[in-house]
Amino acid sequence: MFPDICFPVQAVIPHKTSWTQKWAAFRRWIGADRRKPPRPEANRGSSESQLSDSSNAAPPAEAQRSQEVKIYIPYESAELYITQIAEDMETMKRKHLEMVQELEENFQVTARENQEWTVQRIRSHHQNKLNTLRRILDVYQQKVEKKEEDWERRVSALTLQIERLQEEQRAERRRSKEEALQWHREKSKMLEVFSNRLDVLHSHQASTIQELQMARQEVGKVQEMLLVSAQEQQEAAEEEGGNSGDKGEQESAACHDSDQPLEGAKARLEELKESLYQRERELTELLEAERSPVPPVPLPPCSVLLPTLIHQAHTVCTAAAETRNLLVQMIEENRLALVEAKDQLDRLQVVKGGGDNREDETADQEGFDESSLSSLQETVRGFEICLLALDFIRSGESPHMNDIDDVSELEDILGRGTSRAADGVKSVGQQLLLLQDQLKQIKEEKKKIIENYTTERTLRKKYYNMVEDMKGKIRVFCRIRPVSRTEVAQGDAVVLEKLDDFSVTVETPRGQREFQFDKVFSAEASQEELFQDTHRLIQSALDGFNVCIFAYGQTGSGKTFTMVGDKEQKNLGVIPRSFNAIFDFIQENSTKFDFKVSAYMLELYNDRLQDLFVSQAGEAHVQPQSHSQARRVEIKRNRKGVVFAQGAETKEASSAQELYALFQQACANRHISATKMNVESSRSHLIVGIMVESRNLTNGSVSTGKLSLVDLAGSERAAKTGAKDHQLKEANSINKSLSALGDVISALSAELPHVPYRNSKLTQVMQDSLGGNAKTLMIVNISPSEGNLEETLTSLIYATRVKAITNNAQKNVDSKEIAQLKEVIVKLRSGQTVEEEDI
Ligand SMILES: Nc1ncnc2c1ncn2[C@@H]1O[C@H](COP(=O)(O)OP(=O)(O)OP(=O)(O)O)[C@@H](O)[C@H]1O
Repeated sequence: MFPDICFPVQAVIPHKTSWTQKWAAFRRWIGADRRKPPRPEANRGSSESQLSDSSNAAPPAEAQRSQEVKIYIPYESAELYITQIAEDMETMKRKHLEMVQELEENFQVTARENQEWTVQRIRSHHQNKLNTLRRILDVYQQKVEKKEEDWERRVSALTLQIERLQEEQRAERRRSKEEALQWHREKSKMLEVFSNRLDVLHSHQASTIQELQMARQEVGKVQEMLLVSAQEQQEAAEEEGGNSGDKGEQESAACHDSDQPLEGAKARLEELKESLYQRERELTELLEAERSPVPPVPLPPCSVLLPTLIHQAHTVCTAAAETRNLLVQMIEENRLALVEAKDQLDRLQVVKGGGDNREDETADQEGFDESSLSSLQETVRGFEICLLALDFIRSGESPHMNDIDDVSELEDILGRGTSRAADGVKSVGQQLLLLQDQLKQIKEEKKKIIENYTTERTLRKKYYNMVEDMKGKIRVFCRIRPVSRTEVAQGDAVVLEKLDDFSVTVETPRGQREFQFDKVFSAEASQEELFQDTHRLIQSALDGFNVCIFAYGQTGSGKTFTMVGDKEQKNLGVIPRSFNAIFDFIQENSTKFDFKVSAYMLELYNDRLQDLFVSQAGEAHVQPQSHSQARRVEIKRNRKGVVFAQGAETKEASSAQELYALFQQACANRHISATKMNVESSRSHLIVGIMVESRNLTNGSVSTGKLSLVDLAGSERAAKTGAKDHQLKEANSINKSLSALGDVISALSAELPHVPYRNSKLTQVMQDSLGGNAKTLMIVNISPSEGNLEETLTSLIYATRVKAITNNAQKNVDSKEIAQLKEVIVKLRSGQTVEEEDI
């Protein structure tokens, strides 16, 4: 009726067992089968095969077959079985589901454990790396500490040296000041005395020359008279050769008496002539010495020469006074002799007049004749002339000479006298030559001393600047602009002078003021010269330092000329020259480093930062872009304190030309307009930021340097510039920002605890350059003319304050690992995946 269902079962079901037993066996089998651990073979097959497989585990095939039983189950039983089986299957299913769930949970737990384990591994990997880095850092730290110690030692040695040098300098200054003062006093005293003496000498000289001329004439005349008288005497002697001896003796005695004063006068005249000649020569030499240039700089050695000269002048003056006395004495003696001679002559004439009657008698008695009378008359005349000449000599007047013969004779006599006077003059000349030699030597010595002093002073300033530089002081260059055409037209005086490479002096109404800087450039200094001293800083930026070069000064003082250059691009300024220098350096080091250069260019206009790569609205030559469209540029600082412009477009450049093209594009967007002070006045502060990233190809380290080039707008006075309306607003904004910059400079130089950087965007931009971690160079531009004196002084005072600010420049270098990790961070931030090998 019902087909029997045949179940191939295992031998575990005993033969001829009851249904309940069979069922129980079946159920046992099912339970046992399920609970039994699966054999390796069991993995492959189904439950059926498991059954057959289980039979494999039974005794050999023959025995097995004998044990196999065919069980025929009636339908009801089968149904029952099936129901039971279905239930069992359900149970199995439930159990399987539980198992699956259990497995899933296990899987999840394991996955979680796995994940944790992986994280742990990564963490430990990073920890290891971090430890390695720390160790490296420690090593670096130690090295840095050692270096720092070394530097500190050097700095302290240098500081000591500087202090010593400064002390020496101060002592030297004090000494030279005292010497200069003393010398000045001495000089003015001596000059006064000297000029008085010279005045006296001049007047003496004039009178002496006149006296000399007269003396020459008189001497001539006297000489003539003497000659005539000698001839007459000789003739008389010849004629009266036969006269008695007594009479002859008497006459010769009379003649001798009358000759005596003449000879005395002659001798005195000779003396006078000689002394006059001497005086004349001395005076001429003195005047020549006076005309020769006297060393202008008051130097102590000159004080030796001047007293000598004065002593000489004294000697000459004394000689002149003595001569004058001699002259007076001579005049007196001459007058006496003249009076005597006149008396004698009167007596002779009386005798002659009264003796006409008793001619022979008287003649015999008095020993008198016509010839002796005339000779006496000649003598008297000679004395009179001599007296007249001496009077002329004394009074300094010039006699009127109308007798040519007299003159020639006088010259004859003077010629003879000159040879005698020459010896005296010679000694004075020799002395003067000696003095001139000494003067020359002293001048050379003085020149050497000045040269040595200048060299030493320059070196001292140079070393001082080097030490200041090592200390991190901000470098300040001062550049004097040439006098402009307007200033020339106004007739403005020049009030600035470059003293040496490091000093500049300003003439103020309250006296001269001296300012010292790291370098002073005169109006003649070229752009090339200025850049040569700036070049080293550009190199620092490429080495990974934060560098800032900025120009400061009143409007029209030459900031844009210095930073950008002239309009014709014939004199390129610091900015374009820096571009060339950067790429030249890159080219030179391309085998050792891999460089990346990028730049942003901003202007701070009316207290608003504007990206110059983004065109401004309303300008014809560019694509207009509204302010809402333009991205907001904000000044931020990174963890190292380096300032960067967030929101500003940064463009990469691969050559100097490309960078310059970008710069020109930016400059075209800059605000510039004409004012009374400058036809092309910058109405904004220009900020050019150049980032240079260099990867060392040997060790993989990466350094990032930033070069900030800033052309500030100039401070201006509305009255001077004639600013109105929007220009006035611009000027106010410029002055406000510069005043904030001034406050920052003052606070930093006075080392105040609070520095008001946040008062202006300009000071925020310059925060890392002033008192920050940058190597900074300030170029203070000044006008040389008197009309700008006030502004020039203000600029110089600020620049001096800036010199006192200390920065702490640090190199931005990351080791290879840190650079890699930074790259990973950048990638993660931008949502990129990070590979294992990236770490
Ligand atoms: N060293 C120099 N040699 C020759 N010309 C100079 C020099 N310095 C400045 N000038 C000239 O002086 C004028 C004013 O200079 P510049 O425009 O650079 O001044 P500024 O300080 O930038 O002024 P502002 O602040 O108003 O922009 C220009 O015509 C410039 O060519």
